[in-house]
Amino acid sequence: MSRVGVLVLGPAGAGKSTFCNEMISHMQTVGRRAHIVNLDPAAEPSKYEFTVDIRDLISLDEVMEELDLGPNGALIYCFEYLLNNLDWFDEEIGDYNDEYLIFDCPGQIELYTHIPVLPTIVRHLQSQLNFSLCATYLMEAPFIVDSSKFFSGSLCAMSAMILLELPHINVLSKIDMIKDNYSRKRLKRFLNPDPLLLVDQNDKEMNPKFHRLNQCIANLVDDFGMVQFLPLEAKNPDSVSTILSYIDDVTQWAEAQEQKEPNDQIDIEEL
Ligand SMILES: Nc1nc2c(ncn2[C@@H]2O[C@H](COP(=O)(O)OP(=O)(O)OP(=O)(O)O)[C@@H](O)[C@H]2O)c(=O)[nH]1
Ligand SMILES: [Mg+2]
Repeated sequence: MSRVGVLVLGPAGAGKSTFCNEMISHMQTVGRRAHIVNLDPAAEPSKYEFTVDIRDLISLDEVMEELDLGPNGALIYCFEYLLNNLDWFDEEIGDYNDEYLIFDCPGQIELYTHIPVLPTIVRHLQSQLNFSLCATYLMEAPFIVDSSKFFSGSLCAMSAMILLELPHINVLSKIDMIKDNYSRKRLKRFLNPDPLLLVDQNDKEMNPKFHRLNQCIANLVDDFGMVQFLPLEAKNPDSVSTILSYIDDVTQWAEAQEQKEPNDQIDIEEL
């Protein structure tokens, strides 16, 4: 049994749900099967129906109303409820052997940067349900053109990477929003930016008191190799296809398919 799971993470509005839908759309076009697992209890209706939906277990609105909680507190309550009902989760996912599951996560990044909710789900998927997982972390392109936002976004991405301990792919979403304003050469510089150069730009805009702190953060981001981004333009199937090929690579999807290839026997006999 080989199951591949892709966690789609990133701040609110980064384009996660759109990316999940475009992945399904692209995979259907090339004859592959995939499903969306919605882990966002506040999700809006999406283009493709959710195969597994946390809202079937618990509703954010009801939690807010009944427990008199705000949206963030209610979200954490929903995830704690999910953790206490993992048998429900296993049953829902259990039917999807040998399939590609795309986990659409909420935009409240404290779920994967501060508290161990998603890490617990990740360990469960790996150890109990035999998933090969990877994380895609989406950051909006207009973010990266502002160096201070680039650093804060990179630190959040790094925090998710450290907490989840998964193969991690950084994605620069909504690239179409900046591509008309920058030459191809300049765009490439954003996709593979040099944090040590960016810190100079930061220094010009910030109080000099922060110079050493900026320098240390730039070194950290540089050392972690966190500075590569794959471009995503949701409506461009080529960009979705390229990201998918990276996901296939880190989750070893193709190898898993070869292992269960039904025609292996025939090939051997033909030799
Ligand atoms: N221009 C542009 N807009 C995009 C792209 N991807 C998503 N959007 C828009 O960005 C907005 C947010 O997209 P979502 O996919 O809902 O973002 P999300 O990360 O799932 O948001 P939350 O679940 O609320 O955290 C929507 O209006 C999308 O249409 C893109 O590649 N280009
Ligand atoms: Mg969403």
